[in-house]
Amino acid sequence: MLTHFEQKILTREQLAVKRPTLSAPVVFTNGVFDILHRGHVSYLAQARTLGACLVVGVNSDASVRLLGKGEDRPINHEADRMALIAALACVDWVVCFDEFTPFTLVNALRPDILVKGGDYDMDALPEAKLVRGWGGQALTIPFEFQRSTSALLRKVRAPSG
Ligand SMILES: Nc1ncnc2c1ncn2[C@@H]1O[C@H](COP(=O)(O)OP(=O)(O)OP(=O)(O)O)[C@@H](O)[C@H]1O
Ligand SMILES: O=P(O)(O)O[C@@H]1O[C@H]([C@H](O)CO)[C@@H](O)[C@H](O)[C@@H]1O
Repeated sequence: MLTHFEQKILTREQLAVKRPTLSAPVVFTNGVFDILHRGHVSYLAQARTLGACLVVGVNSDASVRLLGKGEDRPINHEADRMALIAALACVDWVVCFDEFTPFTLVNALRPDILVKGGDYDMDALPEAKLVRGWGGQALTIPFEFQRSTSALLRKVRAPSG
């Protein structure tokens, strides 16, 4: 039996079936979310307030390995990363994607609003141009808390003493 939050995790096919029933405006964001931190949860909570439902695309382990974050990344496997994102009250649906970018997923979902954190320039992202092409918005949410998974890893790996 799946817990309530595990039921938020959908395959791409299940998400496509559900799409017509999603409350608008649909907000979409994506990321690796390898070690969840305050910056992540703060930005996801703010993203949710921009619309009526929040869908989060989580990179598969194979796609993380394409991103050059480090040979040992991801630390947490995709099933665990998706479960933690799904457990957040501000997140409505979670879906995995296996490509270098979420472009194909965004094209299939057709969200009204695409969001990333303030470390991105939306004008440089092809998926932002795509969403703006059908009249949607592509926005960044400025960092409120300077945190990162890579910084956390450096901290725990720093020699003590
Ligand atoms: N401190 C933060 N505040 C707000 N949003 C953030 C913050 N860190 C990351 N994000 C956003 O969260 C999403 C996932 O980011 P990501 O998994 O790359 O986090 P990260 O901690 O920077 O990881 P890494 O250090 O591995 O690159 C992205 O959309 C990113 O813009
Ligand atoms: O967690 P990250 O590194 O912010 O996630 C990446 O974001 C990329 C961004 O959306 C630009 O397209 C994306 O391409 C990549 O697959 C990761 O999701």
